[in-house]
Amino acid sequence: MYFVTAQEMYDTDQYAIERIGVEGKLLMENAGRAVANHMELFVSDQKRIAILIGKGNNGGDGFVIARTLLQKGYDVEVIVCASPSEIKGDAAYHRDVFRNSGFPFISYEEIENLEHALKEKDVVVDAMLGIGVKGAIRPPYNQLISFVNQFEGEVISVDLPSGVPADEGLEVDQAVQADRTIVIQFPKVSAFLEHTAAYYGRWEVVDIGLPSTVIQSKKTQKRVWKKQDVSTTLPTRGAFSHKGKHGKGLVIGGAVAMPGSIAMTSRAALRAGAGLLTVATVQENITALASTVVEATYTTLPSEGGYISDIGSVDFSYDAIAMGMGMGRHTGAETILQVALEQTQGILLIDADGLYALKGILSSLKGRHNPTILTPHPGEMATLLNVSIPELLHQPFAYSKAFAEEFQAYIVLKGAFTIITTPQGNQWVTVTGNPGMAKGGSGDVLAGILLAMVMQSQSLERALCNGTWIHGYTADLLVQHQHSTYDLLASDVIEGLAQTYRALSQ
Ligand SMILES: NC(=O)C1=CN([C@@H]2O[C@H](COP(=O)(O)OP(=O)(O)OC[C@H]3O[C@@H](n4cnc5c(N)ncnc54)[C@H](O)[C@@H]3O)[C@@H](O)[C@H]2O)[C@@H](O)CC1
Ligand SMILES: [K+]
Repeated sequence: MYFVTAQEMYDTDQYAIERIGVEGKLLMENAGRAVANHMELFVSDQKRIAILIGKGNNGGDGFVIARTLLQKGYDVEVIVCASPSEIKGDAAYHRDVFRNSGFPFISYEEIENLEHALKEKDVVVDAMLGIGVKGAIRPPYNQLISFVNQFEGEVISVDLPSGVPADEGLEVDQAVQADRTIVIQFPKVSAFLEHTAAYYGRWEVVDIGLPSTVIQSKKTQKRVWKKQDVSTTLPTRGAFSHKGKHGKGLVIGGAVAMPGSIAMTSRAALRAGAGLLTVATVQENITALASTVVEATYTTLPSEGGYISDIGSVDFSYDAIAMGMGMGRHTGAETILQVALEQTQGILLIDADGLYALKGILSSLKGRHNPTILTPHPGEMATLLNVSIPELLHQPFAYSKAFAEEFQAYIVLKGAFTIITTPQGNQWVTVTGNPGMAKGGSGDVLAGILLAMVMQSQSLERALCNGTWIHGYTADLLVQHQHSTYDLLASDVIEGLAQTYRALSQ
C-alpha cells in the first residue's frame, strides 16, 4: 500500500479530475460516502453524533458524511466551524446538496456553549482540517480542537486528525487527538512519524477509487509493508532444496566482554532460515559460543585488549556477511571494517559498533560493487548524519532517503516504525513490533534475521521488509500469548520465530 505526502495527494486528485475526467465533486461524494459507510460498521445508529465541518474540502467530505448518515437514519447534528458563506468550490456544492436535501446545519457561533453542546453527544466526527493545514492553528479551530480534546465520547477524524500535517518535518501546533481516523485512499506520511502517529488513534483506509498512476509515475515511492505482502513474497522451500541453497553466511563481531550479541545474531540467522553459518570472533569467545550455537562453524580471530585486532585471515567469499555486533568501540575497528568493505564479495550488513566505526570512512561505501546494508537505530543514524535524534525523527524519511542515495546503501532505520530505504530512494515502512522490543539484543536478533533473509531468493528490498516485519510480528505474537512487554527478551523472539513461520505458512 502506498503512502503519500500532501502534494502527492493533491497531484493524484488533480490527475483524477483533469486527466481522467472525474469531477472533484464526485471525488468528494465518493470520499464522504466511503467514510460514512465505514463508520456504519462500528457506530450504532443509537449514537448521537456531531459532525464538525471546516471551510475547506475536508469539511466538504463532512457534508457528504452527514447527508449519508442522516439518510441511513442516524442522529446527526452538523456544526460548521466557519461562516457558511466562506465555504467555496466543491465543498460549497456539497453544502448546498446537503441543504437542498432538507437537512439543517448550524454555525458554531450560533451555539451558546459549544463545549457543553458536545457533552450531549456520543460521537464527534472531526471534518475540520485535512491535508491543507498550514502553520499555527488559527481561530476558531484552536478553540474547537481543545473542546474536541476534552470531549469524553469517541472522536473520529476524517482523513487525518485536524491540525496534524500530512508531511514530515513540520511541527504540530495543536491537533485533535482522535480515537480513530478514517483515512481517504492513501495514508499520509504523518501516520508513520513518532511525533504525529499517536494523534491518529487507530486508523483505517477507505478506497475512493483514485488511481495510483501519479504515485507510480514518481521517481520514487513510499509503501507500507503488510502481512499480506509477507505471505505473498516470502520464498517457499522446495522439497529438494539443500542447505547451500539457503545461503552461506558469516557473522563477524564480538569482543571478550560481549559474546552475547553474536550469539543472538547467529541463532536468529539460523532460526530465520540461513543454510550455513560461520561465526568469526575472538578466540576467548569460541568455547562458550560453540555450546550455545551448535549449528554454526567458527573462525578464530586474533584479539588485542579484548577486541578483534585483525580480520585478514577471514575468507570473505560468503553470500552475505553481517558485521559489527558486540565488536566494541575501539580504535582498531575502523581498519577492520575497511578491510571488510573492500574484501566482501557478497552482501555486507553493518550493524551496531560497525556503524560507529563506519562514521570516519563513510565514503568507502560509494566504491562498493556489492550491496551494503546499514541497520542503525535512531541514535546511530543521527551520529552518521551529524544531526540530533529529534531532528532525525522529525523527518526520518527524508534523512534516510538522502543518505541512502548519497552513499548507495540500503538503510534499515529501526524504530516503532522501521523504515527501509533502497539506494534508489524507494521506501517501505513496517509497523509490527511493540515496546517489549526496546531492550538490548533486539538489534542483534534483527541483524541475524536480515542476514538469513537476504540470502534467500527474493529481492533485497523484499528481504529487508520481510525480515523487519517478521521480527516485529514475532514479538507481537509473543506479548499476546506467552509474554508481556516487560519480560520479553530478545532471545525469546528468536525462539518465537517458529510461531511466525508456522502462522505464515498456514
Ligand atoms: N478533490 C479533492 O481535493 C479531494 C479532497 N478531499 C478532502 O479534502 C482535504 C483537503 O482539502 P483542502 O485542500 O481544502 O484543505 P483542508 O480542508 O485540509 O483545509 C483547508 C482549509 O483550512 C484552512 N487552514 C489551513 N491551515 C489552517 C490553520 N493553521 N488554522 C486555521 N485554518 C487553516 C485554510 O484556510 C482552508 O480553508 C483532504 O484532507 C480530504 O479530506 C477528499 O474530498 C477527496 C477529494
Ligand atoms: K480532519
